[in-house]
Parts: sequence; C-alpha cells; structure tokens
Amino acid sequence: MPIIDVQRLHKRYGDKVAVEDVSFSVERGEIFGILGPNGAGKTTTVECLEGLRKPDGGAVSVLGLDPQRDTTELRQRLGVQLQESELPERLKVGEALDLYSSFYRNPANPDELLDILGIADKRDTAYKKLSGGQKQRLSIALSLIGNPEVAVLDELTTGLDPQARREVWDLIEHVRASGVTIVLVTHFMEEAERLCDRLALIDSGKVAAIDTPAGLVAGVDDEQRIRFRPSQPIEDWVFAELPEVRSVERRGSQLVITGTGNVLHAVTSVLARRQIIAGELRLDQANLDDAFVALTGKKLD
Ligand SMILES: Nc1ncnc2c1ncn2[C@@H]1O[C@H](COP(=O)(O)OP(=O)(O)OP(=O)(O)O)[C@@H](O)[C@H]1O
Repeated sequence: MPIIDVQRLHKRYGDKVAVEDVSFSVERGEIFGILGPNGAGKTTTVECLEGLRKPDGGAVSVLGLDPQRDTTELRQRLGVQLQESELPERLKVGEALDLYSSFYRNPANPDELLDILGIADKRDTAYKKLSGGQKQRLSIALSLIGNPEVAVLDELTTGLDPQARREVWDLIEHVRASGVTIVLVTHFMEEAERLCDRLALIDSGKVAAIDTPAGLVAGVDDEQRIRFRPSQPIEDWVFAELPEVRSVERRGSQLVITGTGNVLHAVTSVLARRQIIAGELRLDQANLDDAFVALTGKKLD
C-alpha cells in the first residue's frame, strides 16, 4: 500500500487554479520528486499533503491518514521543511532543536541529528550567525526532529552554492538510508536527477509525467551531440557517411556531430583508424530538461 496517495487533487485561490488535476502515489522508502517551473503548483500540492491547505477536490491520504481530519496525528509522523523558514535571530541552534523536539511524543536525539547534519559544533551559535548552508542544514534537522516516517522538503537547496548543495544532497541520501520516505519539491533538474527514485513533472497544475529520471529521459529522442577539436584536418564526409550520424557542423576549429544509437563509438573508431586525437571531447545527451520540453513545450527555468 502506498505511504502517500493523491487522487485528482484540485486547489484554487479565488479565480486562480493552482492545482488542476494531480494524482500520484509514493511508496515507503522512496525519494519522490515533484519537479516543475515556478508557479506550477508544487508547493500547493505538498501543502495539501501536510494539512496546511484544504483541497477543493480529490482525495489525499498520507500514512493512511486524512491530512484535514487527522491533523494532530499526522503532525507527529510527518516532517516538514517549509520554504523560506526563518527563526528568531538570537535563538541558538540547540535551543531551536530543544523547542521543536518538545512538540513530539518520540523526538530524535538533537545531538545525534546535529552530528549527522554536520553542524554539531554550532549548538551554541545564534541563528543569525549561521551561513546559508548551515541554516539549510538546521531547517532539515528541524524537519527530522520528530523522527518522522515521511519528510517533505521544499526547495531544499535554493540559494546554496554548488558545494553546499552537493553536501546537502549527500545528507539527504543518508536520511533516506535511515528509512525515512522523502518528498522533494524542486525546480532544479540536477537535484531531481541525482536524488529521486521517481519524479512527477508538474506543469500548470497538472502532472505531465511520472517515472524514474532515466525513464523520463528515455522517452525523449535519443539524439546525442559530440564535440571535439581534431588533432589533424579531416573532411566532413568521413563522418557524414556513417549511418549513425545525422549532421556534421564546424564551429571554428571544433567539429560538432549529432547522431543516434552508437554514434560515439562510430565517430571514435574513424578517428582511431586515422590516428587522429579528439581534443576537448564532450558528449551531450538528453536530460530531464529535454524531457520536460518534449512533454510540455516549455523549459524548466
Ligand atoms: N495564497 C495564494 N493566493 C493566491 N495565489 C496563490 C497563492 N499561493 C500560490 N498562488 C498561485 O498559485 C500558483 C501555484 O503556486 P505554487 O506556490 O503552488 O507553485 P510552485 O510550483 O510551488 O511555485 P514556486 O516554485 O514558485 O514556489 C501560482 O500561480 C501562484 O502564484
């Protein structure tokens, strides 16, 4: 039985339809991503899961509970990282965790949590003195302090530099390994690709597709683009006559070859036979951005 089940969810704000028809289910132990551009309805969808918003239509069940009816029970078992959470400036990290842990009947050990999240040395530091990455780690710690079975993380790494972002991703994999089911709201393709077992692509309040990241990408045309600088002159036709090749272009001293199937092998074999070295070789393949464009006609960002 799925741990989260959403069927035909509808939510409007006045005349504005935010979520038009969203259905998905999440299995225990998964990292399930909700990916879509700004304003697609992602936050509204998870707020309905959390019991923070009342759906106008459809059915939502989380851990077998109704978020509107069983709010008190759900709060004990669901961890929520809110978008743009701010704490009082002078509150110390340890105090924040102690305060939050008092809301739960079976809280996690704050020290262990700080240790896992790599901010154990910040226990006595005031909130305002934390860096962006440390604030983010604290907000994740606060979402996990109740020992939740499910954690909903909204815009996990927004505003973080690439290094801090990668560290937070490692951390989320660690949290998942401890048995927590995670719903991850994001508009970062790379984050979704790296972390999620399955993803719902959301656009204009509707689900465009649900699949594994690899499954979504596999649905796109498998055209690949190879770029390199040949160490010696070579004519275009040598590549153009290969059955795998679709086009050959020159950009300055660079060759750009597009093709399908085993085009990389075909091109590198030709180069090897002529003892030509491919300098600055790069291969671009379809990614989730391409999948999103193919499904909706729009780019993610
Ligand atoms: N309280 C509100 N009142 C009116 N309109 C709202 C409200 N909250 C959201 N909306 C609108 O509903 C739509 C969906 O918003 P939502 O925040 O769910 O999208 P999102 O995909 O989470 O976007 P973002 O990534 O920007 O948070 C948007 O057009 C937004 O402007």
